[in-house]
Amino acid sequence: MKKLVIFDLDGTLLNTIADLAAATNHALQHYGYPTHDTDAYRYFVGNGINKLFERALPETERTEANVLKIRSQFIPYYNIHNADLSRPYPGIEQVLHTLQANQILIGVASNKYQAATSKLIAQYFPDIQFVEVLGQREGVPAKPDPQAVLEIMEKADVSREDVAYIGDSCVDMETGKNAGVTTIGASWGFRPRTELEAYNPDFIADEACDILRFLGIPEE
Ligand SMILES: O=C(O)COP(=O)(O)O
Repeated sequence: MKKLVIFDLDGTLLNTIADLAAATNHALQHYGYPTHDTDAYRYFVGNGINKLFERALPETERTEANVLKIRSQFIPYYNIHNADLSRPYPGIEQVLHTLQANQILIGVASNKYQAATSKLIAQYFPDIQFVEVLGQREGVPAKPDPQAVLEIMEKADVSREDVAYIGDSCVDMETGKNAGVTTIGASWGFRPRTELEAYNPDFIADEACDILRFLGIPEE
């Protein structure tokens, strides 16, 4: 049985797409740029917020200065509105509780900036003791670099073969592979199942409880 299970946040634990879309659209609108339907954001999210802004800006406007402008409007808005419409995916809380009840350590490795990652995890999963919750931090390479996953493994003092990493995008499938751990795709997230299949993860979960079945943990 695995000793540590590490989760991605956006699109895996929480459906955050509507709040991310609203905050980015708010910032785009502030500068007179066109906005996007919520669904389009599924493909903009995944590599951190600066990449999200770059993708959301019109092609000819994708400069570093414009990304920083959008960021300056996004952050104060998202800090207040990051939990208006965001919700855990069905069955996720139960899965976390079952892992915890089985003494399996739980971690989070997200490309969402650290402050928002910590806040959302504390707000939505107050009963879960995470071994480590890592978001994107200044000077630390973002996923698919495996650093966050490796840091959590080190903190938990477990080796690769005892770890599973779960995420909903190609970035996550690469991250798990780069870290050399068992990699699970979550097909309920922002990206289609075919995107996950292309990376040949060890398993694709179509609903949260599939994770427990694959890991051989009895459901409560
Ligand atoms: O903020 C992002 O770009 C993605 O965050 P995630 O790594 O939790 O999916």
